[in-house]
Amino acid sequence: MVEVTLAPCNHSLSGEIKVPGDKSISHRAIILGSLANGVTKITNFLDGEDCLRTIHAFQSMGVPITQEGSTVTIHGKGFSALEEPKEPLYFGNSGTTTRLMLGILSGLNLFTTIYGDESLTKRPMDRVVNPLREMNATIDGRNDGKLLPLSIRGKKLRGIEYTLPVKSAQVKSAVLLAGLFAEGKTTVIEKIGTRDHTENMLEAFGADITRNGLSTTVTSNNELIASDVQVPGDISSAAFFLVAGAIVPGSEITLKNVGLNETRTGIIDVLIKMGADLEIKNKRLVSGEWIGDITIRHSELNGITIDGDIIPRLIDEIPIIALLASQANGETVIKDAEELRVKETDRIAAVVDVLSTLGANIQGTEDGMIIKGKTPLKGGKVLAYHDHRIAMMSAIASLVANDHVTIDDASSISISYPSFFDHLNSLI
Ligand SMILES: O=C(O)C1=C[C@@H](OP(=O)(O)O)[C@@H](O)[C@H](O)C1
Ligand SMILES: C=C(OP(=O)(O)O)C(=O)O
Repeated sequence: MVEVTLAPCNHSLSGEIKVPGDKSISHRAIILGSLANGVTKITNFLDGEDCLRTIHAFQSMGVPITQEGSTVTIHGKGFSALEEPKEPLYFGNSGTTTRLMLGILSGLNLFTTIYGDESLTKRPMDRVVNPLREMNATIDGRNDGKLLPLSIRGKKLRGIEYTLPVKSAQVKSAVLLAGLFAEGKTTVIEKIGTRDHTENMLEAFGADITRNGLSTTVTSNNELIASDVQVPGDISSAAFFLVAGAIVPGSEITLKNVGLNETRTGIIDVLIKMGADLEIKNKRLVSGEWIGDITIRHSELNGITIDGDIIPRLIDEIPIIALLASQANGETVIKDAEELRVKETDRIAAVVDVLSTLGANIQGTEDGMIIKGKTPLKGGKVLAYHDHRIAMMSAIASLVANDHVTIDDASSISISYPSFFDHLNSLI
């Protein structure tokens, strides 16, 4: 437990920040680099706890992976060289590691057991286990495989056509990755587009993949070819400082090299629609992903409705968007975000708890929340529910509170943004 107390900030924020590497892309670079033949060098890798779980999983299967700061080198020998891990694999707090690894472990000729921390142990795994079983996977576990711990006896899979019943890039990715080891074609059809980093990276590593709108097909091939990956800055991390810049009077903040993949930029669309003063410069394509520099300045903001297709494009940013909405004039309604109930914690309940403790006018609904602004925030002690995004949202809220904000435990921040407080202090 690391209790943190933040004093009110009575002045503007200014400066430039290079946010750490994207969590989703860092996981996928380790996964594909470990399955590929040859040397993969990953730069700007996110040195956060979740991504280290993915590294450890492949090291336990005999893949030589070395890390020097944010540079990771993988000496891949192809997936047939992966060894059976001697011990159960621990995935900590990481839903992405768990679900993507389930897809891979199902198709390899290995026996594995996987488990996680208290939060991960409550999160639904049947959303991945069900389609993998349709592909012939042998997975067993608590509650008939709905919950961790799970055991997987990998074997030859068969391709399926699967329409995603949930808006989840993790489920899509698990099925596509399993498709690398399946006979025939594996097709995933989405009703609403979710982040497509797996698809982009499979293309870069030479997989046999075709995309047609919301339908993606993978055909098994025997070899992925190592490919260097330069990881963009994480827009989900940048979001905390984009909101800080938008709500703290007089501020101007520039975030450098931020990932701008369209499946992730819902936060930018929301900021612009609410009236934020935001500028994107130097937009360029790096390792198959768009990146650029974003400058945000404080401005008057207005409430909006956020629902439908945009939700997967900003799903992890909803806690910080709720804070943003509390500082906007009028009503903001967030709908269709029921997925928040099954993240690291129930993020609808957690956001409502933290922001109402600090004096915001916020009400939870089954699939979202309604926030009425603009409300001056007060100090207080908040619970971060061991959830990194709730802890960082609480810290940013302290910037517009009129008294000290104490966060019961901020240790979870190292899951996705270990340098968060250094970056925050550099702007004050
Ligand atoms: O694929 C990924 O890397 C992720 C997908 C999202 O989860 P879901 O697929 O469960 O929506 C997101 O919330 C998570 O932080 C990372
Ligand atoms: C939901 C998240 O991650 P994961 O599902 O990988 O635990 C997140 O980072 O907000």
